[in-house]
Amino acid sequence: MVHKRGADILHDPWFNKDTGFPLTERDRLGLRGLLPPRVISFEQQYTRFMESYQSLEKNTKGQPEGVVSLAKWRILNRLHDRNETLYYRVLIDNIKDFAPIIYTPTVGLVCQNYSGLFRRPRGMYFSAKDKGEMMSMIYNWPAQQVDMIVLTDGSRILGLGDLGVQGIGIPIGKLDMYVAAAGINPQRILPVMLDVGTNNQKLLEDQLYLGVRQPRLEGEEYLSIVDEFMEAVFTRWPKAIVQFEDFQMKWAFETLQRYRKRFCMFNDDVQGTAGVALAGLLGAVRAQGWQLADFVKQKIVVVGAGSAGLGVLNMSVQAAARMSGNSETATKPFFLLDKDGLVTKERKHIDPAAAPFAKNLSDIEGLGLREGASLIEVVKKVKPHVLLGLSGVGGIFHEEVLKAMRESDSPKPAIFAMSNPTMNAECTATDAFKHAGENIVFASGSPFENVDLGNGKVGHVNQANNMYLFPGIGLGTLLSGARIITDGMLQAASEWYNTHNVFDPCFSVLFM
Ligand SMILES: NC(=O)c1ccc[n+]([C@@H]2O[C@H](COP(=O)([O-])OP(=O)(O)OC[C@H]3O[C@@H](n4cnc5c(N)ncnc54)[C@H](O)[C@@H]3O)[C@@H](O)[C@H]2O)c1
Ligand SMILES: O=C(O)C[C@H](O)C(=O)O
Ligand SMILES: [Mg+2]
Repeated sequence: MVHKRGADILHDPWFNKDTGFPLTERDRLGLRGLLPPRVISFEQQYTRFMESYQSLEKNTKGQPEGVVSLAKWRILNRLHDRNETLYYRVLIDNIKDFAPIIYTPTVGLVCQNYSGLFRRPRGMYFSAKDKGEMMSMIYNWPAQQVDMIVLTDGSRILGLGDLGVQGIGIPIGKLDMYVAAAGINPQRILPVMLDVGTNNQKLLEDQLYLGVRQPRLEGEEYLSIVDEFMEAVFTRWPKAIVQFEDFQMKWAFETLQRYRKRFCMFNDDVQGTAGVALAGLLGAVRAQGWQLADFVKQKIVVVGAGSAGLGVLNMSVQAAARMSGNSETATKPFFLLDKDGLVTKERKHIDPAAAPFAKNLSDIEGLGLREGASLIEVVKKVKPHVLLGLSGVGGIFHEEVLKAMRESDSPKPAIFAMSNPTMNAECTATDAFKHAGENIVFASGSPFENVDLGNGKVGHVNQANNMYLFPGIGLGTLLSGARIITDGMLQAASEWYNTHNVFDPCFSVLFM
């Protein structure tokens, strides 16, 4: 039921059909005279949009990649702001081409340039200045029902760091994937920015910055803002699901523990990433010609001990414990590195979340390894079956590291460069195949083209991005009416992916 009339409808992207309103509707809704007389069918509108998109592609050929991607994002964003029905139709039909524009990697560039790109607000903004007001503010949202919320505080946007209020692009992109991949009703999604300040000096000094210009709230002050937001959301929409996204590690873990048994929520970077990575790890076991149970025999080096890396380790160790029936030895195959190198029990001031994965010196001395050993030392000595990067550091899998993977104990070593966006990937697909050899199983967080290996051979690139999991988690939770989201649900999703061939090159098409 549309309660609006006339120009209000034309300015509402939920209901606007532009020139597509038939004459009967134009009369009923008070639109007669507000549109050119000719009625254009939905199919014609669709063709017109795609033609303008294609001519933009033609006209920007040869220009720098960032310029072209932003131009594509702008044309899609304008349609999103004008006519959501048409926007989601073109998005769904062209998801392979448009996902890298409305989602990773272009969304990262959009967040970095948000002040300049801003035309219309999308979603809701709760700031440090709204304390005590959130319960009434939540009723300002025009939709009666909201099913899916993606929430960020902008403190760790992809591998780009603290982008403050500009991080709103991430919830918007994630929710577009919910609509396109899981069929969630676009009128029931809500992107949210929790603006508690920023520690990004450049933004604080930027006159055009649109967020609260103060350092980030910390401690109890911070938590009281998130608490108030969660109470407000679940008071108005008790059946909603809240996805936490791109929170810096300390708050990612703390909020997950704080809310996971009280509210229907999950942290995508910790849990969604873990589900996708585990599916990939299990897929790699099979790609190497082994049985699934051989997963526990693999040596896996994880580079990055943040919310994502530790999430992956937690879920992988749980899976290994289940498969081997032995939780004592389940951490043995995993080697964890952070910015200070190999993490061992000798580490001073170890993060409690990383502590379970710290190596005993007695277990690694035989390999000639020590506390803080470098990545190249670890790869050379461990000869891992899998090298998995979630460090946010572009190029850290450099030539020497990749060449060392040729000596892996596996004839088909797996290299997962999962950091985003493209510039932050641990290596490119081309470098991986060039230096580590043609037999590798390669996956990356941001999309890369398949690699031409010559002689008609192709190095296949798989995408290991949590976008393959979170839409299904949200939809499954919604349909089942689950009250909370458990690790078991994430594990089941990841095992489903494994049995449905994550490493099939057509996988992404099949999924969509
Ligand atoms: N592909 C996906 O689906 C996916 C999902 C989540 C996160 N990510 C990406 O993973 C990256 C990390 O995310 P996060 O939330 O864990 O961040 P984080 O800031 O919590 O953790 C980063 C970790 O990397 C470590 N690190 C930094 N420099 C290093 C170096 N030189 N060598 C080894 N380790 C180093 C840090 O010590 C820290 O432990 C980001 O780029 C993010 O975009 C990808
Ligand atoms: O946003 C993405 O593309 C994946 C992931 O959530 C990330 O933070 O990098
Ligand atoms: Mg994320």
